[in-house]
Amino acid sequence: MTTTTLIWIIVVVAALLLVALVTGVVLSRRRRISLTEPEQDKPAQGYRAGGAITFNAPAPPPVVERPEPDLVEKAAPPVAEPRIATPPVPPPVTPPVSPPVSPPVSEPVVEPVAEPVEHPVAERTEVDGQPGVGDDAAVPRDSAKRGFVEVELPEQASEIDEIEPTEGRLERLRGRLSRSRSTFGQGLLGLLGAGDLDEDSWTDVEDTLLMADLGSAITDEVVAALREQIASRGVRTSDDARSMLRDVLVGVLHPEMNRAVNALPHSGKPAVVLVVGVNGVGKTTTTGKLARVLVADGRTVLLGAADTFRAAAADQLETWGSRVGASTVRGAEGADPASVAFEAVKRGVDAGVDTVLVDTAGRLHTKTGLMDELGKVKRVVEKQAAVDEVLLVLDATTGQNGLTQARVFADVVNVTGIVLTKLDGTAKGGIVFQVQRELGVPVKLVGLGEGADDLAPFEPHAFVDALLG
Ligand SMILES: Nc1nc2c(ncn2[C@@H]2O[C@H](COP(=O)(O)OP(=O)(O)OP(=O)(O)O)[C@@H](O)[C@H]2O)c(=O)[nH]1
Repeated sequence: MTTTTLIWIIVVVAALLLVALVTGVVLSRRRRISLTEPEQDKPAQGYRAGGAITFNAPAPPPVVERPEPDLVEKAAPPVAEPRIATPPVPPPVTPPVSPPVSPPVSEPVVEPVAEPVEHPVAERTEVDGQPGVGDDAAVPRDSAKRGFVEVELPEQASEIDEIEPTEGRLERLRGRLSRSRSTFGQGLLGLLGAGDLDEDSWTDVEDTLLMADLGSAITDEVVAALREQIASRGVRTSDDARSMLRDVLVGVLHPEMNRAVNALPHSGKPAVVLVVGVNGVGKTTTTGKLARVLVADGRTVLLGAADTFRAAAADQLETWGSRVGASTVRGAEGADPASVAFEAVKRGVDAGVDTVLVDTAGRLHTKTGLMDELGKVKRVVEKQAAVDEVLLVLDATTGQNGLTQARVFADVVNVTGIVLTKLDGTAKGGIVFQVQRELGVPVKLVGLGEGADDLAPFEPHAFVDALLG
């Protein structure tokens, strides 16, 4: 080999090494996105929504079997129906439904559900009024058919509450999301704004989303969308990254879904809303809060206390009702929940009220018999009027367990909306994303506290803004 050949070989090898080095640097740069701090941070954003819960009356008069609502297709802006928007609304002082409720109901009202069931006390497995392990469907609780009792309602005039204006309610409640905000706001934005985003940073972003209870599928989706957008749009500042994160999270929440609560009368009959969920999630509280919102809008409301497991639950509901001047129909403790619901709707129809809200018993979703009973409540009510809304109440603090409940309830009744309660008490506000994905049904309302007016409409943009802080 001549010296010239050797020199050429060295030159070629050196050139190849140089090309490889340059390529490596370029690739590495592409994977790392440098984020620089903006000159000054934007002021923290919170719930900036209009803040009103919208109500809706279903368009066609549904007969007994209602079509499956395709919520995504109903993406158009909610049908324009009165919003609860007018500030300080004096609660209606007129006794809303007392005249129709007052006729004595001594006659049995349970014909539609009254197949007699043998259920001697000795065969009952429960001993304390609560279902016990293993007593599923074998011994239905609703065997004993008792009549309805007339309940003396307290003097209304002195009991009627001032109801907080619903307008701007979200704004007032935004601080309640502080625990979730610290996960999202400090965690996620801290990561995105920290500088270079390498593979380790993306892993941290994933972990943060998982910790906030977004679940793995949605986390993957969010991270993939963020990576793609950041790469393609050449984002360089943490402010840009933040706005992309906002857009991606809002997109995953499907802001186009119709979140109006179907609680307005139609076809000459009241709207019927069933409130379902397992024990202790906040059904009664939510029913009471919703009644207040409706009453504040000048609607007449009748409450059905179909939670006959616990006498205290009916008392609790009645108290909520009496505070806003809404009457309550209740049965004796242990009465058939379906017959109480039937009676409530019947009286609501007779009285011409706008809305009948039926609070059902806490269903242990693993109890087949109890779930069957819930299906029966709905079927029986539908002999009187269409059920317009089935609100499934889920406790946000229970995380994945809430998802399991959601699946089981969706099998038994056609859930049309989700109420996520206790979002004020959890750092895992991300459960909203999963629950909605799981059921394909919109989260319509959120509970942000124990106060009477701590119920807010769920609005994706405002919610994400509040989470990001
Ligand atoms: N912090 C907080 N507490 C809530 C919220 N909603 C309900 N609660 C509380 O949760 C507890 C249970 O609420 P209930 O309305 O009795 O629940 P339930 O589902 O009707 O319970 P059962 O009648 O046993 O089936 C009560 O102490 C409520 O005040 C909320 O949004 N935030």
